[in-house]
Amino acid sequence: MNTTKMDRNKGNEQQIQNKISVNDLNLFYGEKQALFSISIDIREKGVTALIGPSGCGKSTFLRTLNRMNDLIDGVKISGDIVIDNENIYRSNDVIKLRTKVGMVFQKPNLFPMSIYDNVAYGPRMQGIKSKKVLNQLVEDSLKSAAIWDEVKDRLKSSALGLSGGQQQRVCIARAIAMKPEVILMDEPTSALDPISTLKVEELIAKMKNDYTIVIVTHNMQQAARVSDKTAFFLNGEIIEYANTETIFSMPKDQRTEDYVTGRFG
Ligand SMILES: Nc1ncnc2c1ncn2[C@@H]1O[C@H](COP(=O)(O)OP(=O)(O)OP(=O)(O)O)[C@@H](O)[C@H]1O
Repeated sequence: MNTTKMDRNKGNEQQIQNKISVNDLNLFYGEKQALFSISIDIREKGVTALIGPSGCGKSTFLRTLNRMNDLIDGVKISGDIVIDNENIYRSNDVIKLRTKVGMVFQKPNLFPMSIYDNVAYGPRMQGIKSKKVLNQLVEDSLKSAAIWDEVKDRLKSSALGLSGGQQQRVCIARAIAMKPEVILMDEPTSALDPISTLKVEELIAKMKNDYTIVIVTHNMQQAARVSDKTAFFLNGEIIEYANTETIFSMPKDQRTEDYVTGRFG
């Protein structure tokens, strides 16, 4: 079949669509403003890294994307966050949002139950009862999280008996089992040893073909290794947002350069 240059360009544009569009987002914890007029488009499928010194608002911003800040008293938010054409702060269906936008935290936070029950927990809460369906979902999710081979013979054992790195991959499997489209990761490897970190990074590289991933990391090498785009935060603002390669090799703003070269933070 003949494809014209225009068709191909159109195809390319369609391949890198935006999944999330944030406009003029401000967030206050009581009187204290933590995010200042954040505007950013996050691409569909691929990895976007959020970097910046401690306290600059990375986690706060990440949590706005599935309305986790709603759980904190005194938080006020203005501005728009649109995911797939839906303004998430104008819809009341937070459960649907958190199904679509899953989250993996800094420390593995598995429940004190078996590996199987941890992964099946969310789907069961959604009403899935069939053992056959659950078995398949648990297996598929653990395979997608690159942990199946290590746990397939001990699915009924306590998840808390796994190593930290294994637990974090089960947390990722638990998120995947909900069939999310976006996965937020808040420093997912900061509590892990270097080998487990590498495994999780390899997993992120594999997952980015299927999911829109937004990751907060303090580790510059990790941001450079795993992400396609990087946003540099400072004092609650985005100072620079570009292709990761550009941020690390030719940043436009002096403050970005100072940060990525380790001169501050
Ligand atoms: N629940 C809260 N109540 C009040 N202030 C908060 C709360 N959570 C965060 N903050 C403040 O908001 C600002 C941004 O914090 P946030 O945790 O988003 O930064 P961060 O860049 O993720 O930091 P770190 O890299 O250390 O995790 C900080 O000044 C912090 O003290």
